[in-house]
Amino acid sequence: MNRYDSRQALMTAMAGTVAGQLGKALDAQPFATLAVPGGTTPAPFLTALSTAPLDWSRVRVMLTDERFVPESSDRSNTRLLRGTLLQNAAAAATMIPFYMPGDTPEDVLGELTAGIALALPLDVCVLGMGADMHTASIFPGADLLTEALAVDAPPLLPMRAPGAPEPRLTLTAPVLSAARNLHVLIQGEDKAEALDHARAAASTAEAPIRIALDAGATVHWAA
Ligand SMILES: O=C1O[C@H](COP(=O)(O)O)[C@@H](O)[C@H](O)[C@H]1O
Repeated sequence: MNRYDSRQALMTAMAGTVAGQLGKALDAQPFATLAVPGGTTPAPFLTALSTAPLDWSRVRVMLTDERFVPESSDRSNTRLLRGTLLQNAAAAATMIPFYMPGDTPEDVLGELTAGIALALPLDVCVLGMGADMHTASIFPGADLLTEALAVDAPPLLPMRAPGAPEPRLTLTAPVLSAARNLHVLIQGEDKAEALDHARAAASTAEAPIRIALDAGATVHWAA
């Protein structure tokens, strides 16, 4: 685990690491795809990354997961992304939609999946983790947990879980594991403890963050 002296140092270093990996991808190929988490942790990292001197017009940005709420909701990860990463130099990036209006996630699953599938594989993926060891929106006890962990899972699945107040849409294990550069961005003692629990967990179903750990992700943490 990479430990940083402060949360600010963590966020600044993460932005530099991700920008460097995107730059390398852009040197080798016409487009690069970045996936980033939502939630309460990544805003300073995303804001710092927005000023990186990259050819952002060749970068596709998507979320790792989204709550099924409109962008007007302060629980919208899409809203977070627009207010942090998709400004400054990074305003030129292409955002791959993770939300469309509908009565249920199933109503828009096909259309969203088509857009996401075109942008895969992920060149750089940054994951968050909840204190319950969920990552993206793959929660312990979720209704489609087994399906999301399957090696032949579709790229995107709807997800409902006891710990999640609204339905979700999430990238699945095979997409996350196949990322060319995979990171976990966490802060706080509770997350360090959760990570220790995950490492000792009997199964990925019990601790979905094991998707990333077992795929060799680099964990970045500050107290
Ligand atoms: O609900 C979510 O939770 C996780 C962790 O979020 P945090 O607030 O504890 O940082 C996040 O990675 C995920 O993208 C988000 O939808």
